[in-house]
Amino acid sequence: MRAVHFGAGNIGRGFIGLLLSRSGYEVCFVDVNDTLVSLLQQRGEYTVALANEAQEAAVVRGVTAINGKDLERVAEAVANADLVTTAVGVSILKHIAEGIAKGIEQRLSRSNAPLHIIACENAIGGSTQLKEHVYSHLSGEMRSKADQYTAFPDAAVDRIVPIQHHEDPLHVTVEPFYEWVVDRSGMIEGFTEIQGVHYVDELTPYIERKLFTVNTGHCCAAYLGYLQGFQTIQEAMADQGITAQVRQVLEETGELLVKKYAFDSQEHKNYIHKILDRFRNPYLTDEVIRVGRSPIRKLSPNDRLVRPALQAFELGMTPNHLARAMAAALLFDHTEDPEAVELQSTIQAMGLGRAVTHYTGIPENHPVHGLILEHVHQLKQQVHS
Ligand SMILES: NC(=O)C1=CN([C@@H]2O[C@H](COP(=O)(O)OP(=O)(O)OC[C@H]3O[C@@H](n4cnc5c(N)ncnc54)[C@H](O)[C@@H]3O)[C@@H](O)[C@H]2O)C=CC1
Ligand SMILES: O=P(O)(O)OC[C@H]1O[C@](O)(CO)[C@@H](O)[C@@H]1O
Repeated sequence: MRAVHFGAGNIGRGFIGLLLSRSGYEVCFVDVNDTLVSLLQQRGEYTVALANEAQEAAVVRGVTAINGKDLERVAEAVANADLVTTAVGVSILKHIAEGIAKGIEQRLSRSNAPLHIIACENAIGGSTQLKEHVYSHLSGEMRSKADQYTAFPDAAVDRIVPIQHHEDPLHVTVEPFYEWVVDRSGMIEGFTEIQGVHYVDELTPYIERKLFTVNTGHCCAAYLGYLQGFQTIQEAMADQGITAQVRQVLEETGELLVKKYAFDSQEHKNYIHKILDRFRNPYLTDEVIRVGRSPIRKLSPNDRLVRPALQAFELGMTPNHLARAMAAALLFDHTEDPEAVELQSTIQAMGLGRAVTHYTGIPENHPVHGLILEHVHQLKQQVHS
């Protein structure tokens, strides 16, 4: 079986490529990083180590790579694949769409074999978003045919893989835990299941539980940690004040999730507990600037902060701790993060209130908007005191 995976980065090599290879796929990575591409081509394998006491390592064999700029080769690989996956970042999906569309055209001109395309990004409806980008490159006739023979099931992926600092650029250290959930209802019959993937009929509870817990809690630790001058999540989580605030934000999203999905409250508490332990994993060094990266995306209406805050508000709750986390995100001014730079210059140009509405979609007269502003002022005072 052949899989084409877009993005040979941390999640691509350390999670998706590893699981696909274990399931018997020959994995062809597509990336625009020349070093990664040529090393994968030369060696045909790489190593993955687990961040635990034993540091167990696995060799992922039978892999190759294509440069993403070579559209013809990308299209050919997609045309001959049994599965396409991505882990490039949700904002990059539009850039890989043309190669996938060309591959679908080639494939459909000679075969009706089904193709599943799964975006493994931190986003709600990642594969659905990719489908829209891909379809924008297809004719009406091709779209109808693609509707029959290609599927874009949405997915939720969870495994913490920090930025890597090894002598070998292909080696990757990952946390032992992983969860990959795929929406079975969006799939075509006859698909060979990937080992280690959990297939579900209704993805929304899984993706919201993961996004509103792992990702909300993690970015809260990152933004508060950044404000207090910590370099890593591990340092931030050693601070009792920050851990308490991360726990409070997760109690808030937990109350929402338990209400919305009737989750068992004790089970959800255990889930939160486990996630706080994962953040503290002493065998990982995860930088606050990675976990806080792209604050505009993280402050957008459908992401890990605004979406749970507005849903909680609709259910009669006051999302005070989520508002504080958003305030901390608004103060993330890391100069090497292009979105942080844009965010800060927009706040300067528009003023804080209008910038909050601009990025979060929360109107100025909404009570949550007022809460965010209050927390920005409080956090600024704390930082300067
Ligand atoms: N690192 C983590 O712990 C987790 C990350 N994710 C998600 O996985 C996705 C990837 O994240 P990471 O692996 O951390 O990022 P990364 O930066 O390590 O990997 C992204 C890769 O995509 C490549 N890329 C960029 N533009 C491309 C293009 N046009 N064509 C082909 N490849 C391209 C980059 O060169 C890079 O190798 C993101 O959506 C992230 O939110 C999800 C769960 C965990
Ligand atoms: O990859 P993003 O969306 O920028 O956010 C980083 C998040 O992704 C993860 O890497 C994995 O879910 C978390 O560590 C973190 O919450």
